[in-house]
Amino acid sequence: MSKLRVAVLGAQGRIGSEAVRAVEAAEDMELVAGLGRGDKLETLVEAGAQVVVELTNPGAVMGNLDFCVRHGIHAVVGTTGWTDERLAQLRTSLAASPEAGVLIAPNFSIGAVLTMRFAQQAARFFESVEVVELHHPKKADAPSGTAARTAQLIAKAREEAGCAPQPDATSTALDGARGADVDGVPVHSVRLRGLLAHQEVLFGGEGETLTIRHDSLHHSSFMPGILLGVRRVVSTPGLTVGLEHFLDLD
Ligand SMILES: NC(=O)C1=CN([C@@H]2O[C@H](COP(=O)(O)OP(=O)(O)OC[C@H]3O[C@@H](n4cnc5c(N)ncnc54)[C@H](OP(=O)(O)O)[C@@H]3O)[C@@H](O)[C@H]2O)C=CC1
Ligand SMILES: O=C(O)C1=N[C@H](C(=O)O)C[C@H](O)C1
Repeated sequence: MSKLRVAVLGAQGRIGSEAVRAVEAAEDMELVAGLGRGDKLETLVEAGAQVVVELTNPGAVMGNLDFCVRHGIHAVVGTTGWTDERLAQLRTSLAASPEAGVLIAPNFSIGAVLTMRFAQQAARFFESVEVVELHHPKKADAPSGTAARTAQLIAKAREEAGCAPQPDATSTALDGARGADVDGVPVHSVRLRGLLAHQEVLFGGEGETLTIRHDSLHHSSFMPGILLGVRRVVSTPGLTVGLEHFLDLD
């Protein structure tokens, strides 16, 4: 069987360099290009890339994906900073290249995906919920893409269950003291030397709390998800948001 021809964008970055090694080590894949800032995207076409793994930054990702989709190159995207407007823009460009597939995964680690799923399941049973995400201090965006997605999923589950707004008597607060409001769920961001990527979802009800915590201790935690995404995206045209769609969780 021929190997999947894979390129990595952001190949010198923290996660990109790990992804380069993971693709090189995968028996069913061939790394055909590893591009960094300033490299020409035409190299992807010249190298015959079938799938691009996009691990750059929120300022670069839209242009990179536009190029890939226009050239019929599938993409597995870990880069964060997604908004409804950006997703709509991507759907529009995909509509013009219906054969291309794009996976956007706020988090590639299996534990983080399960955290989101468990939080979604727990959401309707508790009055209160807050999300705390903790990352290395070189992270550019806050809150993390994972935390934003977790909060959105929780808010949707609560809305579908007809939950009342959370109790919170705060009447005066310093800016930021109650975190960012993501669809009604407070999200708190910690940046601390020594950490990589961590998240706690705190639920509270009458006389009890439930904490769901996940820790990525090394970038290797993201690699099985990236490789799975590469294998599945080639036969999944259109936009897929969330690795859970490739994990057969239901
Ligand atoms: N979904 C997930 O599971 C994960 C997602 N991430 C996300 O991945 C992204 C990258 O994270 P991280 O590796 O820590 O960041 P880094 O800053 O370490 O890496 C990003 C790399 O991309 C390069 N780059 C910038 N612009 C371009 C461009 N236009 N084309 C090609 N390369 C470019 C940067 O070069 P230069 O240094 O010159 O700017 C840098 O080498 C972030 O959005 C992060 O949140 C991270 C971990 C897991
Ligand atoms: O920048 C990071 O490091 C990470 N970014 C992603 C996010 O914003 O959720 C995934 C993971 O948390 C690591």
